[in-house]
Amino acid sequence: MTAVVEIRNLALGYPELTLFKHLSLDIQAGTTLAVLGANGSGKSTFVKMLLGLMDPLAGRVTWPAGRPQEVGYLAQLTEFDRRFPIRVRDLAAMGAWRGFGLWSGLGRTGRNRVAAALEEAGILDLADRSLHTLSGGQLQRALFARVILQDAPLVLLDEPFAAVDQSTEAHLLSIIDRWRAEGRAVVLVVHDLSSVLDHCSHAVLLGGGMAAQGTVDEVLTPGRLVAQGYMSESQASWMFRGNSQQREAAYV
Ligand SMILES: Nc1ncnc2c1ncn2[C@@H]1O[C@H](COP(=O)(O)OP(=O)(O)OP(=O)(O)O)[C@@H](O)[C@H]1O
Repeated sequence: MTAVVEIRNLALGYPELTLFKHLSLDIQAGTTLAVLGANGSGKSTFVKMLLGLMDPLAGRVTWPAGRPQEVGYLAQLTEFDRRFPIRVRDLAAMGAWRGFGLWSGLGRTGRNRVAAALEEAGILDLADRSLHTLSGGQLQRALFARVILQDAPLVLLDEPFAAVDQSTEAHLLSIIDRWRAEGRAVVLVVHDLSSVLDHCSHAVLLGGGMAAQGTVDEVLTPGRLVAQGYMSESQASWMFRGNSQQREAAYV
């Protein structure tokens, strides 16, 4: 497998606050990495570091094939100002500006690509609606269409399912599965374990000053989830009751 990003002995945090130390990890093409942890454990900070918006406190982050021109990024919905006066199709098209130029207009090919992305996201019928008229789930689909058009080798999604219902989540997960199948690396900040187990191959668990990483089965064990403050012992024993296989726990 090809590493898109190599992380070695990473420490991350702020001048007064070290969130975790000693994280070494390859983010591989064709994998989906779940980033989990309690509130405030550093998940968004980790994503911001990958976006190049902040430097590590220590350690090394390298891009073996060079830093891509475009990194796909979906911010937390709470960070998005939907009063921005723009239509759904224009928001999506912003994902493709590198391919078409900022001021040159999309042309027929570009318009077709935008329509295809909106269709894949299930909101082609909303293309001419203003953002402020959308529901939370519809807005998230529009933001996914923008990421589809970014066509990037690395896609970072910060809590994409926070405000969406089950059927929208399933739809968005099918897009994530396609990205992985196409050989992109997907980093997915999530809170809900059940969305992780069937769709992510690897995980990073942040919390307690630590960052555990490995395959989903290696990382998401009851012992680790409790030790790193993700859940209490009673929650873990309820969730993992009757077996030690976290895969079964996903369906509890
Ligand atoms: N610019 C900043 N300066 C100082 N501390 C910060 C800054 N940004 C975030 N923090 C702190 O760093 C910690 C990690 O924040 P971060 O947003 O990465 O957590 P998170 O795991 O994404 O949390 P949540 O699940 O609540 O979204 C928090 O304690 C937060 O208050």
